[in-house]
Amino acid sequence: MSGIVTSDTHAENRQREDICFWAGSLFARGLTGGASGNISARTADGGLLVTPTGSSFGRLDPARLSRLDAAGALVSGDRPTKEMPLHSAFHDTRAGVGAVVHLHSTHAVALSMLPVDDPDDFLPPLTPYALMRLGKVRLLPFFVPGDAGMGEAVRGLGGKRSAVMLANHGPVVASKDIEAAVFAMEELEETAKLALLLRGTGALGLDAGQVRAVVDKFDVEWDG
Ligand SMILES: O=C(O)[C@@H](O)C(=O)COP(=O)(O)O
Ligand SMILES: [Zn+2]
Repeated sequence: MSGIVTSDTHAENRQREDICFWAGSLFARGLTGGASGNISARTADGGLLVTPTGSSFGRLDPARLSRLDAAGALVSGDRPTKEMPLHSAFHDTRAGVGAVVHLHSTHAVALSMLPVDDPDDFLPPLTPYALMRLGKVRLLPFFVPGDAGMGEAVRGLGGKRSAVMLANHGPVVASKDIEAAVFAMEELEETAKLALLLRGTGALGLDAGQVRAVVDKFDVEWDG
């Protein structure tokens, strides 16, 4: 059946373009540098499109993205990111996940190195939009990059969190598609930046009542 262009082919080509567009945008804005970061997106047939290991977000080629089948086997493109266990854990355990983004964004990484009151709620509640996009963000311990333990830690969350922070490494966000995951990631980084800017100033974040009002109104995953 080669040569037949289906709507799935169009959708996949669009996903390839989206991954490269958003990766380039993140790179251009300094949200991840060098060959850091990785992205995966679920395809219509249950497979994945993934950024190749060692590739730079600034120079991705849509045709060279790693294409995995539904069983996780590489069917075309370059070798996928070494963080496949991390990405697969989100895709496998969380309902409605269409894309996962991992970056080395500066402020989030800096915040992960400071003491935190509650590792299950790593980001302080400062603005409503961060709550709406992210819910609670779980701080995970340090793992050596590529360690399958990261995937196991995410699986241990039972699909209850859309975002985690890898200590001394970088944030990871899952959402329904690549654009939504990038928007949530931008909120995570901006909130970490605010937290660092405001540290020690006595600035007021959202109080418990304000957090509850946002959580209830926008159906944020918060309790449990
Ligand atoms: O920090 C790392 O080494 C990885 O988590 C990463 O960001 C880039 O690894 P690849 O996706 O395998 O290039
Ligand atoms: Zn990384």
